Amino acid sequence: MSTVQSIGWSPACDALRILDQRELPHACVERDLRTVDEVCDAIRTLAVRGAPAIGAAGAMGLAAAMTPRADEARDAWTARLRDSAARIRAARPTAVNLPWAVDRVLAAVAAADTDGAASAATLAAALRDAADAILVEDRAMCRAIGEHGVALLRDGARVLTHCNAGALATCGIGTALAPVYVAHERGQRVAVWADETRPLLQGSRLTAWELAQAGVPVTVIADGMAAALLRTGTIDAVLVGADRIAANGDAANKIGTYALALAARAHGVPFYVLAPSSTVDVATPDGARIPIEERDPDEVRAPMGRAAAPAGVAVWNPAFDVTPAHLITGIVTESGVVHPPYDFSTLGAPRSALTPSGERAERRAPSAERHGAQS
Ligand SMILES: CSC[C@H]1O[C@H](OP(=O)(O)O)[C@H](O)[C@@H]1O
Repeated sequence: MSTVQSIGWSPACDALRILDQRELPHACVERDLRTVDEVCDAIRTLAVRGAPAIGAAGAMGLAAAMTPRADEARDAWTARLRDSAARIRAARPTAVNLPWAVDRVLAAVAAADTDGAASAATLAAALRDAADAILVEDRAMCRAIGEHGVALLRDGARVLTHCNAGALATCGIGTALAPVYVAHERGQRVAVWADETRPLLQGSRLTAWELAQAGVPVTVIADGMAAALLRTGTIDAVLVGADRIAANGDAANKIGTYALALAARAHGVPFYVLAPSSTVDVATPDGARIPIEERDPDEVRAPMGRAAAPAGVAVWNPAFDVTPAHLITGIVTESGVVHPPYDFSTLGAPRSALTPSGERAERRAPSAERHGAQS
C-alpha cells in the first residue's frame, strides 16, 4: 500500500523537497527548500507540519543549506552551522521533535570532528548522513507504531482522530493513522471519523485527503460534534498524535485534543496517544511545562483566508493544548503500548527505529528515489 509522502530529498539530492500542505486538498504543490530562511518559513507557515515531519525537515533543511557551503573554511562553516541550527531549532516551540532532530545532527557533526580539524566537507557529509538517518528511521518508527497499534483495532473498528497525525505529519505512514493503514493493508475493515480541527482544518483538509487517497473510509465532522458522536457509541477508539509527551505522560497535541479526551472518558471510549520516542521529552516533567505556541489571531478571524469574525475582534489562538496522563488509556510508540501510570523519566535517548521484533531499521544511502511514493 502506498501512502502520500510529504518530505524527502529533491531528485538532485541538493534540496529538501516538501509537499506544501497549505495547498492541500486543492492542489499538490512540491517545493524545494535550499536556504535556512526557506526552511524556517515553511515550518512556521505549516507548509511542512506535524511533529516528526518538522523534526526531519529541520535536520534535512539544515543539511541542504550547509552542503553547498562545504568549500568554506571550517571555522566559517561551523560558525554558520551553529547560527543556522539555532534559527531552525526555534522555528516552532511545541514539537520537541524539532530541537531533538537538530541537536541529533549537531552531535553527529561533533562526533565526526574527531581531531577538531576536520574539513567543512567532512563535517557536511556527516550532517547529511545524520539527517538522512532521521528520515529513514522515522519511516521505520511509523511502521512499528502501526504494527503495535493495529492490535488495538478489531476488524470493523471505527476510529475518531483529531488534526492530522498521518503520513503527511511524518516521514512514513503516520502515528495516529499508522494502525489504520496497517489494518487496511491487511484487509481488516476500518473506518475513520476526522475532526475538521479548526482553525487550520488539518483534519478536513489533510487527514480526509490522505485517507481518501489510500481508500480508507473517512467521515469529516466539526470539532464541536465529537462529544455527540462519542455519546452515540459509534466510536470504538480515539487515536491522536502528539507534539510533546512529558515525563509523566501528559501530552501536548493540537488544540481541541483535551476536549476530545474529556468526552472520550465521559463515554468510556479508549483514548490513545501514538508517537515515536522522539516526541517524548524526559526533560519536561509534566504538561504544565510544555511551551504552547500561540499563533496569529488572523488564523481564527479568517481561517484559510475567509473572514469568520469581524476584523479587530479579540482572539485567543493557542495551537496546542495538554491532555493530562490520567485521561490517556495508552501511549503507543515504536517500542510498544504503555499504560498508566506513565514514567518516561528513565527513558534513554530515543531509540533508533526498532521493528516490533526488535530488529534495527535498515539504513540506506540517500537516493533520489527516496522522494517517490513509499510502500
Ligand atoms: C504526528 S504528530 C502530528 C501532530 O502535529 C500537529 O500539529 P501541527 O499541524 O500544528 O504541526 C498536530 O498536533 C498533530 O497531532
